[in-house]
Amino acid sequence: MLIPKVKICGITNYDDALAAMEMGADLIGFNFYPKSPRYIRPEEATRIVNRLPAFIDIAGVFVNSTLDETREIASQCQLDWIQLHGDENAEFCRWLAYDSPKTMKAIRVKDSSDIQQADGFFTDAILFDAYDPSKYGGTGLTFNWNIIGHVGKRIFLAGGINPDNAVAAVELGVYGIDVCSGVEASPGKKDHRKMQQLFDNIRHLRA
Ligand SMILES: O=C(O)c1ccccc1NCC(=O)[C@H](O)[C@H](O)COP(=O)(O)O
Repeated sequence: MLIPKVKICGITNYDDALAAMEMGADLIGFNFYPKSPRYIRPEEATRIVNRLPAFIDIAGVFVNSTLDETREIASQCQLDWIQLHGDENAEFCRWLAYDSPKTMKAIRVKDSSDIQQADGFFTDAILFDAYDPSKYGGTGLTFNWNIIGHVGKRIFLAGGINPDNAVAAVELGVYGIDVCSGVEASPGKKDHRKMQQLFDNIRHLRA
């Protein structure tokens, strides 16, 4: 089994970023969607990135931003990954993939027909998240992971992953897991004990 990557999303401050990295995160995510309770200004994200050792990938979460805005923030914040978490279509993703860092398209899953959508996106990875009619992400909701089946792409699994269900998530054999509210004290502030617990619980599967 491939060693699964762990992405800790919704980082808003340096302490949480450093803790996530030291505990074993492969990626941290900054949220550039202004309506998110985890929104961070690009200038602040840049300050955090510049203080971090360069051993971690940085992802930026975008919801229906323009191409220009997405590219500008990606460059300013030295993003390794652009995570498109809104209603971006395949063409938009292709334009970005052409001259940008790695791209990841989020698909919010209601049923197995949503899983099949993954084929239509030419991105470096697909992120499957839970569907909520009123929110784009960070909901803490899970979906039925059994419907994922085989997808011939790198898959990040997201949606309600926490220290208790992280082992089951990793055992699905996905490329990575993406965790946000399940390791928070409050929106935008990580609970370091929960985060450590999550990494401890899956350590044997990443050795
Ligand atoms: O976290 C948010 O507030 C958010 C808002 C709008 C779009 C995306 C958002 N988060 C993106 C993520 O990558 C989250 O990690 C993912 O949705 C899983 O969240 P959770 O269920 O809380 O673990």
